[in-house]
Amino acid sequence: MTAPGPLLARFGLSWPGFSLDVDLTLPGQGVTALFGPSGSGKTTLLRCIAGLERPAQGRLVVQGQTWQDGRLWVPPHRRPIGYVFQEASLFAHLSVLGNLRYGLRRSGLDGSPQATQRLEQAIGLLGIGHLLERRPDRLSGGERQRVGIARALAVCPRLMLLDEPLAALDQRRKEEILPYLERLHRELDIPMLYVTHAPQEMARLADHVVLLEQGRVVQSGPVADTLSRLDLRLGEEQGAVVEAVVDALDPEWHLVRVAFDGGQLWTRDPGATLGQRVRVRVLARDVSLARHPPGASSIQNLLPAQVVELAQDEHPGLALVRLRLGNSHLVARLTRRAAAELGIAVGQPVWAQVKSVALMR
Ligand SMILES: Nc1ncnc2c1ncn2[C@@H]1O[C@H](COP(=O)(O)OP(=O)(O)OP(=O)(O)O)[C@@H](O)[C@H]1O
Repeated sequence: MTAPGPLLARFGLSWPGFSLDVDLTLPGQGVTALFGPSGSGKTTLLRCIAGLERPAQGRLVVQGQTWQDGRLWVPPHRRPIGYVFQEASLFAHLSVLGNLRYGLRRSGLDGSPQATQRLEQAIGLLGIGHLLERRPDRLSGGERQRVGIARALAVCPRLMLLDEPLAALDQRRKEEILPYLERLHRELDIPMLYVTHAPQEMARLADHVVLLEQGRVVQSGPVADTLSRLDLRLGEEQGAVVEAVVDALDPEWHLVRVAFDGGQLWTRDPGATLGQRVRVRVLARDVSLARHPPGASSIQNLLPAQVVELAQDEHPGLALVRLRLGNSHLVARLTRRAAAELGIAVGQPVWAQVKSVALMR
């Protein structure tokens, strides 16, 4: 199978008080997160892609099909898109299955063998087989959202647009749905554009991240490059992700070691297998720095690194330090006084002590 072509999106749109001016080439597979402050244009960009806005200037190519270019314009109902919103607006008088079928009928797909197969697949992937006869008012918020995602998938989309799909849910419900989204990412080859304000969702799901500010693209790149930027202002959630492989197990102490380009880290074993590819998230608050390797220490994860950038954090007493380890980056947060006492400066070699590591997938 050939790799799907990239998604090309160029839009110029101007409203009083806001303009969108983007020229993006995005991966044709996996999850691309759209991240940026409120009002930066994330939803507007999704709406342009869905054809719900018609910018004066635009070009949009999805998996080799041109949906907009000059005078060419594919109307929204002809674009094979699955759109998931913050809240799934389901018809109260229809059962879950009725709602799913309604979505299919609207796109003219109901009854085709391909649609039946896709519907069954969507029901299986979202784990809603036992809910099909229920009315929406008898579902939890998380279940409703899973039905909304299944409805979007059932129409055989070439592209999924998800606009903060977990924002309306509490933390427990979010945790309940994230594994399903990870599963879609793993098992389907439909590219997803995913709007979120949550660094944790980005760290878990995204392969690529677009940072938007005032309708402009600040950065578009792999998730690891983006999350280690010091100007994201993520507070306690500031941190880096690193792609790694499980290279040792210590069953006696229930630990695993992961190796990445830049070092190795020990962490709790979530049930990993040797050779498994994982993503590791290291929060800035869990990384401290030393000029010399400490002597006897209980800290196991001690890695040589180089300081590549230094910035003041949101609080004037705190500093953020971007570190390079091989081809990977970590971020450390320490007090500005500690940074001054250590004489932290760009280019300097340091020792990074990593106190805690989370395996994401
Ligand atoms: N139809 C419209 N006409 C004029 N301005 C609009 C229209 N729709 C949105 N805007 C403005 O465009 C800007 C971008 O809005 P948009 O909803 O895309 O931002 P966002 O990044 O998705 O924000 P949030 O994170 O709060 O959802 C905002 O200033 C908004 O007020």
